[in-house]
Amino acid sequence: MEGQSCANTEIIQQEPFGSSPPPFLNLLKIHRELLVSKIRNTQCLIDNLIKNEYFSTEDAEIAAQFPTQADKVRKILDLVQSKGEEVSEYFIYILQEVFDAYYELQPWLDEIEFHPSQNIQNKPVVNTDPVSRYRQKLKYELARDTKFVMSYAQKEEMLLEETYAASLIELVSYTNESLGKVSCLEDLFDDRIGLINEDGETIYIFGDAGIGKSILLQKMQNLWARGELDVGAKFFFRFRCRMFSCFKENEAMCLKDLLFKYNCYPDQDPEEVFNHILYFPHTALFTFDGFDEINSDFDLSSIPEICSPNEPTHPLALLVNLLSGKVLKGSRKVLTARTGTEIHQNIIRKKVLLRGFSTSNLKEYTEKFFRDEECRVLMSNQLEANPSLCSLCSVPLFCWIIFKCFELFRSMFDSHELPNYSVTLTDVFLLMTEVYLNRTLKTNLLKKNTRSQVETFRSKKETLFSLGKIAHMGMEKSLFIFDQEEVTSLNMSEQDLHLGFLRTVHDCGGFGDQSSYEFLHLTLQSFFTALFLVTEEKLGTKELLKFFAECSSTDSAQSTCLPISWLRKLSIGEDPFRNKEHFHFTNLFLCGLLSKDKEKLIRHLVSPAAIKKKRNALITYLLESMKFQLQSLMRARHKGYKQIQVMPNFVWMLRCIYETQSEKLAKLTVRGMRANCIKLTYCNAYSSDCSAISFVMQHFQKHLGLDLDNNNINDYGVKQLLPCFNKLAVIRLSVNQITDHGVRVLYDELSKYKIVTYLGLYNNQITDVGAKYVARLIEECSSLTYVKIGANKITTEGGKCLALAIQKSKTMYDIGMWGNQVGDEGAKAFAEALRNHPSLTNVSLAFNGITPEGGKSIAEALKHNNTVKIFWLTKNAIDDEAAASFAEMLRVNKKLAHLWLIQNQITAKGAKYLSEGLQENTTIKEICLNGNPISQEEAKAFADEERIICF
Ligand SMILES: Nc1ncnc2c1ncn2[C@@H]1O[C@H](COP(=O)(O)OP(=O)(O)OP(=O)(O)O)[C@@H](O)[C@H]1O
Repeated sequence: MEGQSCANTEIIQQEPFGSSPPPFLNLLKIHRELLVSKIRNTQCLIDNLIKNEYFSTEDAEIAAQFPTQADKVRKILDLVQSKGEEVSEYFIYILQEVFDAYYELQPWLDEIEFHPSQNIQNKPVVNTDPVSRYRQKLKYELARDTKFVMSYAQKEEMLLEETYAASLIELVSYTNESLGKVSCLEDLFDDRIGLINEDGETIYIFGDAGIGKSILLQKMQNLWARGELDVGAKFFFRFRCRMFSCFKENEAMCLKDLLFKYNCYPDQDPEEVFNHILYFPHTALFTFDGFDEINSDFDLSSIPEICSPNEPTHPLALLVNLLSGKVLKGSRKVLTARTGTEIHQNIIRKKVLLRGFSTSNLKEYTEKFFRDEECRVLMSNQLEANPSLCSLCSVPLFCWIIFKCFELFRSMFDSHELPNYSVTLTDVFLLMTEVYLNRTLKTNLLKKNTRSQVETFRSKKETLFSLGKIAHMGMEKSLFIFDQEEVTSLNMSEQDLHLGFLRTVHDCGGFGDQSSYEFLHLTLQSFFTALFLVTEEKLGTKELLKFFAECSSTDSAQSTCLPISWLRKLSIGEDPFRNKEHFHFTNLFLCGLLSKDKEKLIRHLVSPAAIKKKRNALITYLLESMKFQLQSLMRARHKGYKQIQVMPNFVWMLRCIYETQSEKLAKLTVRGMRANCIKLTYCNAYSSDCSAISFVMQHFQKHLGLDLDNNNINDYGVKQLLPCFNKLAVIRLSVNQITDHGVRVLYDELSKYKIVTYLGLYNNQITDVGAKYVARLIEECSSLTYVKIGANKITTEGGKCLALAIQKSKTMYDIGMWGNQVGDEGAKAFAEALRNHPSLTNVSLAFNGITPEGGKSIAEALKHNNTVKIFWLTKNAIDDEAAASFAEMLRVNKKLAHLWLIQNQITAKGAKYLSEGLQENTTIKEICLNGNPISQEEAKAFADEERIICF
């Protein structure tokens, strides 16, 4: 029979097309063998042929008699052809419509340019193919299961699509040298990029804890399920590696059970589906998440080199054989593990390193996370202001924790009337620790975790202590990498080592082949050191406060920080590169953990008596230290204020006080200051430091001056100062990245209390919008007499508002506008303000794009002013004509003492006008013309007038 069919084909192929045998029937004849080899499912064909009454049940029975699939196909083809053209056309139509089952024939359908007639298109086609039905089921279930990201605390679910942000993914060599970036997930399967071993079948994705390995796999699964991962995978099986540790040593299963029981089960004919997978292994894609999580006593070397997919064996053996390609060779596997997990080179096809969020990824993630713009801006400012938080946020998990903390604390803040609710860094790290511990605590997978923070910490007390111990040991020696011996000597259990707080380090040299470890982040080591200091029951005061001594001893400028000599370690300071930041952080966390607020948690880790003793020692130390620091500060008297200039180290002290959340300490610090103007200029204060600053400063009883010029506090910092605005009479915030948002806060607050006299906002990011708020403040607050708002982005519009406000004010004394762009129109508005002003004394409109036109109006207005003593018009475009107007003004004005016209366009002619004008003026002390186009020679002409300064 078989020979006959082939012969027929040959005969037909020799027939010229022109003799026009019916086209569809002929196509089946011509391509008979192709169809025989590619049609895997006959049932679906038969089902549809019967349904449309093209086949009788007898026809179906005849076809079913044949033992092999190929023979069945041949018989069906014979029957179809015998029934004529329409049935042949419908037969091809089934192949086209049931795409999933006959996907291998799609290129053929394209090639023959098959277009069914309308008649055939009206006939129904039902997909009864078990393989494609299974594929649909897999897709449906995977789409459903990957829709949400389960957060680690598992108290909420987030939509993957709304949460996932791109991160840095890099293809690397065996030795981790970069082979290029991954721009889309298809790149992972594209052999043209990053292939390091053609024989390997596993794509190995690695990265630190929380870097996003699991979520990347989830994204991959989700894309596939939605038909958006174009890598030719027909089946997607996903596994979590930790599951393989759950099997007993004598358990065995075959590959089919592993696939179908731990993913979804085929509703029809599992055998056929499995055979299909065996036959086309390259259509199967596997993901195995967390190879590092496999924990088994199972001896892998005892695994027999099985190759039969039907033979039952231990599931772990199946996994190993799958990964190495001994089972289901040709299938694609993606395996993830934490950095440092050993994977045999032979099995790796590509190595992929996850590096977390770049700055722009972080921005994208921030936008996704915070829908509320105000919240987003606040978080972004906070990040910008706190490098420690920012660096933590490159690890998506930390980022999520911090954002979550921020969201949580902000929602609490909003629900309270009191604006002084604060988040400390200790809060953030405690929450981070809680999240980590919760993740590793064995909980029922189906049960949501509702464990409280106290319960979590209590149940992992020993672990926390071990981690604290190793952190402390390292911190004492400034050691941040621990070798195996050190770890062993501290009785660190394997389990504790792999919790995620520590990570394995490679290529650090010196430790030979053995693993060495480091904390995920140095700040985390500082945190655990502090936790050790707090939880070690028998720790003495000297030990407790040791790192304060470390901080103070080499800091020559701040060596006064530590008054207690027995704490001082004289040997320190030999290493000039020694970084103190981690000691500072340790102290900071020590203050936080010993705060009263944290006692309800900490008393589950150490006795209340020990906490009390330690807290007393710490508070005593902080007080002593503060007193000592305050004694040695520079003091001055300035405009009725008793001023102290603090050093950057003082900011650390304020941060520590803030972490303690001790009102008592804050009050005592204020008392010890014996000053009412605190100068914190150039202290490297960030916005988050403003929380600490206001925590202390709000305890001032009387009006206060606060000079924060030249720091980095931005709008967020301004907001953090809320608790002390009712005390602030002098506020200097120049050079601090403040925008209109910050100015709005200043307006809202300062206009409430109306005590502000001095507002310094020089060199920020203020536009006309902010200028309008300042103008309103000038109008509403008669106390405000000094406004320094130069070097911002204020144009004519803002300038006019400010000028109008000044015009209305009866108290304004000093307005500094250097370096804005108010132009002539703005200058004219200021000129109006000057006329008959009762108090304005100092005015700067320097560097404001003022031409002769604006200059002339100012000169004219000064004729009618009897208050202005100093006028800066430096760096404008004042020429001789305007100079002539100023000369006229000099004949009338009897108050102006200093006129600055440096760097304008005044020539000798203009200078001459001015010198003539001066002849009738005895009050003016100087007219500065430096930087104008006047030569030495020309200057001689008015050398007799000493008040004209040209050089
Ligand atoms: N690309 C990302 N976009 C948004 N969030 C992310 C991203 N990557 C990670 N996250 C957040 O970080 C959390 C931890 O990520 P994930 O579980 O994927 O890390 P992991 O590398 O598998 O960690 P581990 O090694 O600890 O298992 C996620 O639950 C999610 O909140």
